[in-house]
Amino acid sequence: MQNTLLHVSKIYKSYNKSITPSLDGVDFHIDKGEIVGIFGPNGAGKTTLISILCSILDPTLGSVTYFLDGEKTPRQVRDKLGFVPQDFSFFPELTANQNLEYFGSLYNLKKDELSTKIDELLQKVGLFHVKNKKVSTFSGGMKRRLNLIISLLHNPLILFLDEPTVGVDVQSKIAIMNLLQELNKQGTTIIYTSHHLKEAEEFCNQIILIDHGKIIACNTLTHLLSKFEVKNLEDLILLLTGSILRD
Ligand SMILES: Nc1ncnc2c1ncn2[C@@H]1O[C@H](COP(=O)(O)OP(=O)(O)OP(=O)(O)O)[C@@H](O)[C@H]1O
Repeated sequence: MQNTLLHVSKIYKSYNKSITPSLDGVDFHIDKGEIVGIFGPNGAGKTTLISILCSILDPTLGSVTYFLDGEKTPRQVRDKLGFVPQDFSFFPELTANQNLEYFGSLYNLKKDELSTKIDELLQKVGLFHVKNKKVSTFSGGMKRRLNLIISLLHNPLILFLDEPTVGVDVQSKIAIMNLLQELNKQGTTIIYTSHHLKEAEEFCNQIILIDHGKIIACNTLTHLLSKFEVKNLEDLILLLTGSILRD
């Protein structure tokens, strides 16, 4: 329990009084410092789960408890959480620097401190030379990298990412994954979703597999591959969720 970061207890979530719940009795815990991958077919409930963990949504039933200076709700630890959404969350008509200054101001960071942090993050993801360009002129990979660093301005202890490398070239992907590895080495717990299973195999310590709103596997990849006698994450997901399309 000492190393437990968060505990999820019997979470149910229904949107708009829908009869079929999007999350259906989800239970698990995450330890501090882990890199956790949440996987499953389209519509399985990954985004809904992440949104509840970082207090964007409330569950219909059940609870999430963070063990950070006592037992806390997601809302109480909000300033320690970072969320990188799947959809871009910046203003395209502003420059990268203006976007970062705006989002940084929401965290009440001091002006000097914020300006240093902005430059440091822009350097890390190779965007410093375009900091004064409008984001609408950026390539898809540049937009993804900006989308990521917007969530890092307040040095979150726990970082949630919803498909952080979707639609980017290999260069941007490497830049993003290297930064995430560096943050994890410095102690940031990372919880992410991705459909890039090769990338995830190398990146994650823990796997949570979800389908129809239920957890169907939760352990290390090594343990799950051995238990289900499959050779990789893709085969594991196919074995446990089947090959029927989810449209
Ligand atoms: N705002 C919403 N209103 C109503 N239903 C929703 C809403 N958001 C999600 N759902 C439904 O909840 C279920 C889970 O959706 P969710 O987006 O969490 O899945 P996901 O695993 O993240 O899917 P994907 O891989 O396509 O991003 C789906 O049936 C979806 O249609």
